[in-house]
Amino acid sequence: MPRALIIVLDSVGIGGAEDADIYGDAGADTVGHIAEACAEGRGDQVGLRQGPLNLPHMTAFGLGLACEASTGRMPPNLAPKGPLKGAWGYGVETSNGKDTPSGHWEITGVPVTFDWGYFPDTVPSFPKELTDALIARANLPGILANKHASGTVVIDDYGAEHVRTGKPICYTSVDSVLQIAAHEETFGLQRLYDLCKIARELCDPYNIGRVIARPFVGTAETGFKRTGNRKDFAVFPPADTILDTLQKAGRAIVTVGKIGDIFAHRSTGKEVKPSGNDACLSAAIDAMKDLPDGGFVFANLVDFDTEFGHRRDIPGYAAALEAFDRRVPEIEAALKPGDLVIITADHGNDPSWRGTDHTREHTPILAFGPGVKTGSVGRRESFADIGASVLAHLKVPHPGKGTSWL
Ligand SMILES: O=P(O)(O)O[C@H]1O[C@H](CO)[C@@H](O)[C@H]1O
Ligand SMILES: [Mn+2]
Ligand SMILES: [Mn+2]
Repeated sequence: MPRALIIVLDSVGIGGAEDADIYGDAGADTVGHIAEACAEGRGDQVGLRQGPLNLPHMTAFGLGLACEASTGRMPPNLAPKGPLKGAWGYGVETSNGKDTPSGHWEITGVPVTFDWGYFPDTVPSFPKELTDALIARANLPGILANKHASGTVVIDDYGAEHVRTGKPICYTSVDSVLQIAAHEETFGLQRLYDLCKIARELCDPYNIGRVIARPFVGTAETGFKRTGNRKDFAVFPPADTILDTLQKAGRAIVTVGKIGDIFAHRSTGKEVKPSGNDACLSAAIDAMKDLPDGGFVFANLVDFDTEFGHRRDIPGYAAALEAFDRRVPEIEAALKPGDLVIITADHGNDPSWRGTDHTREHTPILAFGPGVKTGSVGRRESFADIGASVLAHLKVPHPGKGTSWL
């Protein structure tokens, strides 16, 4: 029986979204702009990487062709140099929002057709009733920040005051999120998670997609640093995803990285959540080695987004792409006849773009595996076609949205 693996390279968009202007992102192109920057030497960093963007395996699956089909421009060094080894295309996001849950839910057949709630870019950003209730219910001395912010800047700015006062740092972004940063040791990790659970309840009436715990460590002297213990408290997808369908069909499911959190742990099978791209990719590869026939592994690699996209770090982002690409042969080595792997993304996060937020973009669709027919799967009018194709491959009837290319 066939098996399937989806790897979401979080935020690895390929530009060209027709509705990008609605999001202030017309022209944003994560992979294209990284490739251009690298070709011009702006991706060089001593001790990290240098030269043109070097992604030989994804290029052989058709990454450059997908970019060209999406934007009309072939990014430097991404044109295939030999015969194609995979199927390629690009996905158009139909969901309202350019955030992680919208992208992932759409991949699994549940595009977001409702409007998320957002907190305004004002100070304070959160409604007084919400923060008053949070302070009262969690017995807090108050909160800090209460504004749109970058998560690394906000702990630099408020970390010392947080440690001194015990007031958690609450911030948001253009996404439907309430994020709470607190020190793992002085505030306590479990206490932060408990606080986020209260915030989750309080955010429900505002239709907020996620409350995110952002623990950090360090001191004012050494600097503050976020840890791998981030945890997202999402709402449930509003309809059955392919995870639900597969679970009802009795198929084995393994979810890696943030996937469990993103689907609010519904039908997420065995959850594995190590920290970092490398460890998550290793976990996904290990899961494929052990996966029974008919099973599905769903992995998210978040560092592209968190460590490099939001930080507008072009060399870091390029190095992370190259590090992933180098390990593609390990994925191939874990496959059995009949396996299907799809590499895709959930939104963009162009590190050359203004601000620090996600960017509305098309996403790459690269499919490979022992029996995969090479060539184009074309422009897919919804990310949902990915989930539909996985169900078709696994021979499970698909009750939801999306059209399989198989
Ligand atoms: O700046 P940091 O804390 O990484 O926050 C980012 O992470 C959130 C979730 O992807 C986004 O909404 C953005 O605010
Ligand atoms: Mn994401
Ligand atoms: Mn993000």
